[in-house]
Amino acid sequence: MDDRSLLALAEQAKEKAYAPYSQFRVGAALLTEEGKLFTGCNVENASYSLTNCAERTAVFSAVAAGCRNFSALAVTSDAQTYTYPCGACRQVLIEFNPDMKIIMGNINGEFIVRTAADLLPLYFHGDTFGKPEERK
Ligand SMILES: O=c1ccn([C@H]2C[C@H](O)[C@@H](CO)O2)c(=O)[nH]1
Ligand SMILES: [Zn+2]
Repeated sequence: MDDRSLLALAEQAKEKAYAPYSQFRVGAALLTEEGKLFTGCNVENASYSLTNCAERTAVFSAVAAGCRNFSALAVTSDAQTYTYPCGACRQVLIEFNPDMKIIMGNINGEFIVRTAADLLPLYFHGDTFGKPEERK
């Protein structure tokens, strides 16, 4: 699947956004190495901090379906500028594949592409703390 097609799925997913507080809709589409597709939208809450971003909605949906090998994620929003994943989403994405492509679109359908590692250098990962029994 090419970048433009994945971004089109993210644009469709954006239509499902539940964003009554910010009125800022975000959509994401995630492609796995096996060719499976998962989408997500932002889901806000009256208790604002409980909001889940579109990117994490897509990732959690994939993981819940048993898929963890991600090759690309497209994200777009109502913004004129490119939609850059927040820090929390970058951390969640990089856990699964630092080399995955992140396609970031704007409301005009333009986009730029980077890797997860480009977006989050020097990231925290499991090897940093290792196994509890080896830490004594
Ligand atoms: O990468 C991002 C950044 C923000 N949001 C959502 C969270 C909130 O609902 C709204 C405004 O921050 O946008 C996302 O879904 N993804
Ligand atoms: Zn986020």
